[in-house]
Amino acid sequence: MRYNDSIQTIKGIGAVKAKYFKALGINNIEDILTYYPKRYEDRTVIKPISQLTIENLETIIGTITNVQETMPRRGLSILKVLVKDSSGVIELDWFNQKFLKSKMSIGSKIIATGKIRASYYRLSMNNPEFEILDQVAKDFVPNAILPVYSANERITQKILRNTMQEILKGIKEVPENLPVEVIKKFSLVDKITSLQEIHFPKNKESLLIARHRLVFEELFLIQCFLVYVKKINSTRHKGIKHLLDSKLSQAVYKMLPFSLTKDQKKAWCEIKADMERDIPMQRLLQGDVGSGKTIIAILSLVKTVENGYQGAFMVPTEILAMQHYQVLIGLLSQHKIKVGMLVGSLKKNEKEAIVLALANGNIDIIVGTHALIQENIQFNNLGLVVTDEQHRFGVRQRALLQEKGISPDILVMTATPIPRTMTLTVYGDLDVSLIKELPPGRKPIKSFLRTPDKRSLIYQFVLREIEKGRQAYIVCPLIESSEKIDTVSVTDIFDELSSNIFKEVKCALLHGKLSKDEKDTVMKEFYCGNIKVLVSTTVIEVGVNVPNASVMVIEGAERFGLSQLHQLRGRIGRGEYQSYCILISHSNSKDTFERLSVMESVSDGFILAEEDLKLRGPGQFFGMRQHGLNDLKIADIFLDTDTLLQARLAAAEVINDTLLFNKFEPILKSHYKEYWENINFC
Ligand SMILES: Nc1ncnc2c1ncn2[C@@H]1O[C@H](COP(=O)(O)OP(=O)(O)OP(=O)(O)O)[C@@H](O)[C@H]1O
Repeated sequence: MRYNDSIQTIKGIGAVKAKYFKALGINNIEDILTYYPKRYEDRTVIKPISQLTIENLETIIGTITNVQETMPRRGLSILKVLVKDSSGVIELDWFNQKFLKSKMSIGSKIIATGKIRASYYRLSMNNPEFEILDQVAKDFVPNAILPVYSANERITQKILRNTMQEILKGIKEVPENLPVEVIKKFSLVDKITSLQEIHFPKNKESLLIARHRLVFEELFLIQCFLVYVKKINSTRHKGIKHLLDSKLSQAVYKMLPFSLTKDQKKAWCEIKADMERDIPMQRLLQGDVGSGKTIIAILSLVKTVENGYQGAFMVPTEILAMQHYQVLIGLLSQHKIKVGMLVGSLKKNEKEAIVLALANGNIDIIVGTHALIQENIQFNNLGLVVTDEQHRFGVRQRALLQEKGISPDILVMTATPIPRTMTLTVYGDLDVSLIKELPPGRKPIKSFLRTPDKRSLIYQFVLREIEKGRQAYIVCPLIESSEKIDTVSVTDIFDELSSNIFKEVKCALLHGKLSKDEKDTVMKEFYCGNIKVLVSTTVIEVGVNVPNASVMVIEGAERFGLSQLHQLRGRIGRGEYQSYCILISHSNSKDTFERLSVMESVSDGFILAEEDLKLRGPGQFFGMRQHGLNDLKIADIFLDTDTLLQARLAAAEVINDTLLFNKFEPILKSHYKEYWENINFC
C-alpha cells in the first residue's frame, strides 16, 4: 500500500463506499491518513455517572435501559435514551436523528461523550458522540485514547477507525516532507510515528509530540511557499528604482491639510525606502478603519508619477473608486497630474477612451475596480500598483497585476487588523507596515445594541443628530424583502422612513443594483451634505469617507460578522464629532446577543477580528484558498503561534540555502502545483 494509492486498494472498500469517502474529501491513502481526529475520547478517564461534573465534557459507560422518541413540535424529534451504571442514571438526547433509534437496543452497553447538563430531575447529554460496545466488543480497549472523527451516517466512527488501523498496519512508506536537517534541528518525530500517534496515541504525551510535528509540517510548507514567492518576486526582475522625493512630491506633501501621524510617517518612510530600492516593493499597509491609509497611498502614487511612471489604485467597489477619484482630482489636478477612472459600469466608448489613454501614457494615475486586471488593459509604463483589497486579492491576482508592468512596486492595503501570526500566514509573502494610531481629535464611537421594539426611539435620536447638522447611515443587509429571511430590506426601510419620521429630511437609497450614474449622484450629494440620511446596503462598507456623518443604524445586525460590523461602523467617527452606532438585532438567540454585545464595549479592530476568527475559523474568515493557501488541517492559528514562528524561521533558512533548497524544491512544487506556474511565469 502506497501513500497516493486510491482508497479502493483497502480491503472492503469498493466503488460505493469510496463514493461516500469522497463526500468526506477522502480519495486516497494520504487523504485518509491526514483526516485528523477532531477530538479524542479519553477512556482512561471514564467516570461513574454519580461523579460527573455539570458543563464538563465527560465520558461514561453504561447499559441502555429505556429508548423513547418524542415529537414536541412539527419538525423536531427527540430520541431520549436512558443509560445506567452502578452509580446512577443519565439521559442521552439526540435531536432530529431518528435513524439512531435502530442502534439503541435495551440491554446494550454504550459509551458516550458529551457536555453534561442538568435537567430538572437528572443529568443529560445533548447529541453525544457514542459507540455501542457490543458491536465493537472484540476491539474494545478500555483504557485507550480513541480518535473521534467527523463521521457521517455512512462512514461511521467505526469504519473510520478500522480503516485507519488497517492502513497504519499495511503502509510501508510515507513520504517525508520535512528536510532531515529541519527534523534534526527541531527534534521532531518521524512522519510515520506521528501519523500512528495522532490517530491512536499511546498516551497524552506522545499525542502532543505527534501533533507538534504535524502542525510544524503544515505550517512549514505554507511558510516555505510564501517565503519562496517573496524571494522570487524580489529577485526575478530588477524593480523600479524611484529617485528621492523631488519638487512634485514635496509640493503635494506640503499641501496636505494635516500633518501625518507618527505611524503614518513611519509607514511612509518604509514605503519610500522600498520604492527607492531596485527590488520590487511587495508591502502590506495595515491599519484600522479611518487610520489614514489613503493619504499614504496617494503620496506613493505621486512619487511614481514624479519618476515618470503610471500608478494604479485598485479598489473593491465602484463607490470607493469614485470617492478616491474625486479626492485625487481635488488634490492633484492643480499639479497637472492626470487622473482617470476605470470601472465596470462605464459606457463602452468611455472605457475605450480610458484604455487608450492608459496605453499611450495620457493618464498618470488610474483608479479602478477589478476591471483594471482585465486582459485588454495595457499600461504605458506602470510603476506602482496600490490595491485596497479587503482580502479579495490573493497571491495569484497580485501576480496578474505585476504582469501589467515590468515588476512594478506593489502596495496592498487592508483595514482588517489581524493578529501578527495570522498576517504571517495570509500575507506571508509581503513586508508589513502598520498604522496603529488614529489621527488626533477623534472621539471614540459610542455603540449600542438594541431590539427592534426600540426603533422609534432610535430614529428620533437620529433625527435630533440631523437637526444638529450631522448626517446618518441606515444600513440593511438585504436589497428587497424576502419571505424566507426575517429581516428588513433596504427598500422597505427607505419607504418607511422617508414617508414618516424623515419626511422633512432629504433621504436617499443606495445599493449595488443601481446604475453607476445613480450611485454617483447619490454619493456626490451625500459627500457634499445635501443628502442627510443614506439608507444603504453594505456597499458603503469599505473606505467611504464622509466625516460629517456621525450616526449609523445597522438593521439586522445579527447577519453580519463582527469584523464586518466594525468596517461598517468605521464609516462614522471619521471627523471631530461624537459618533453613535446603533445595532438592531432581530434575533432571539442569547448567543447572538452576546456575540453582538461585544461591539458595545470593544472598539479595537484587532480584538474584534480575533473574536471573529475564533467564532468563524480562519479559513472562512479569510477565504484562505483565494490567497493560494489551503485551509489548515491540523494547525490552530491561535494555539500554535510559537510553532508558526519556528516554522517561518526554518522556512527562511531552507529557501535561502541553495543546497537545501535544491533537495526540497520538488516537494514544495508538488504541494503547490496549481500555483507554481503562476509564480514562475516570467
Ligand atoms: N494625519 C491625519 N490627521 C488628520 N486627519 C487625517 C490624517 N490622516 C487622515 N486623515 C483623515 O482621516 C479620514 C480617514 O482617512 P482615510 O480615509 O485615509 O482612512 P483609511 O485608513 O483609508 O480608512 P478606511 O480603511 O476606513 O477606508 C479622512 O477624512 C482623512 O482626510
